[in-house]
Amino acid sequence: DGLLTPRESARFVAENSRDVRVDGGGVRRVAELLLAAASGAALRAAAWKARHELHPRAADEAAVNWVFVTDTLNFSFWSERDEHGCAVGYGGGTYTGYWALCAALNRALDEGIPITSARYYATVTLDQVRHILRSDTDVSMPLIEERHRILNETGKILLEKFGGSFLNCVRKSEKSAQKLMHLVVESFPSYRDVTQFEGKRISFYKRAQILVADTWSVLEGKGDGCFKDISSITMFADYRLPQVLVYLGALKYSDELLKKLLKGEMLSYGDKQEVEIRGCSLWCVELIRDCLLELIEKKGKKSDGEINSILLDYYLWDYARDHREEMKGIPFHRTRCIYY
Ligand SMILES: Nc1nc2c(c(CN[C@H]3C=C[C@H](O)[C@@H]3O)cn2[C@@H]2O[C@H](COP(=O)(O)O)[C@@H](O)[C@H]2O)c(=O)[nH]1
Repeated sequence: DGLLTPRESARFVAENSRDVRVDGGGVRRVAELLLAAASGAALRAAAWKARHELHPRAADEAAVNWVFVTDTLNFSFWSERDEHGCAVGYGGGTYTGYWALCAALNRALDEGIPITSARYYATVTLDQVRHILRSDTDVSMPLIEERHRILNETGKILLEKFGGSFLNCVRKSEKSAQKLMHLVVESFPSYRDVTQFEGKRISFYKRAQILVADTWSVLEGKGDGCFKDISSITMFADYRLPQVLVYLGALKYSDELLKKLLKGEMLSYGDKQEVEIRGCSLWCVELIRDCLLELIEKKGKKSDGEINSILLDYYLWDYARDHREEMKGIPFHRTRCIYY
């Protein structure tokens, strides 16, 4: 039906973009930064668990269903005033953004609320969702009503089509990441991250791709999670990766766009400039991966395990978290939507 894949979409956007461009020198510098990490533990699937205490330790059905409900809600955590947003205290730590979601879900499970069970969230009420996702500050997690609607919708479909467990959906994909991604977007409407650009229908599928990636990670790339085509998954076009790619000099914004973002102006989902930011970021990470693989080849550095766009994305996202202060001067684009 003429819908471009995320990679094709990104290439098309990058070739026709006006306010955002990929910087070749910056791409190379980021590849060199990653080369150092490539031989270490950071650029490996095991980091998904090793580095993040809120992610499940296990690699079982419960862990897969934890990933599914988390990635179903994995969108739009940014707050109007960046330094004052939703925060969740859990296990002695205080978490914000994506981690606030993980902390809230783990807190619910500790309170005996079966939030990872489709039977529960298919009919969970708005008040119950407000309680589960409650913030320790006076700023709630954004789009609570949308999150409630999506939980009910997604839970009902998981019960009807997949016996209430995302593991059944994974098994239907016959160990193909692409099949799983398409099964998810066909089955669950809230994952359909598709839009238009210059007359073409394009897809970024950010939440569907991170869901496949996190399923691969939580299953440690083994058994049901041994996707033979996992390297076909691209980076996830969210609002943090563009920010870190600009900070590292691999992506450049026009003066007009930068001025707009510095003023905190919102962009709507599907706006030309919003699509250019997401598409060029995705394409930028593809080029960084190609450059890194070239450097590894040239320097004869053995990287155990495959380097793919998922691992580069995870690394760059974590890098953005660790360099929040240094990145303060670089704006992230503000789009309020359920897709990323
Ligand atoms: N591209 C990309 N986007 C990601 C993630 C993650 C969480 N992944 C963790 C799991 C394994 C990895 O090691 C990561 O540590 C969340 N997001 C998106 O970011 C935004 C939240 O940002 P902030 O407001 O700062 O929390 C929001 O759109 C959310 O959907 C990622 O990995 N890549």
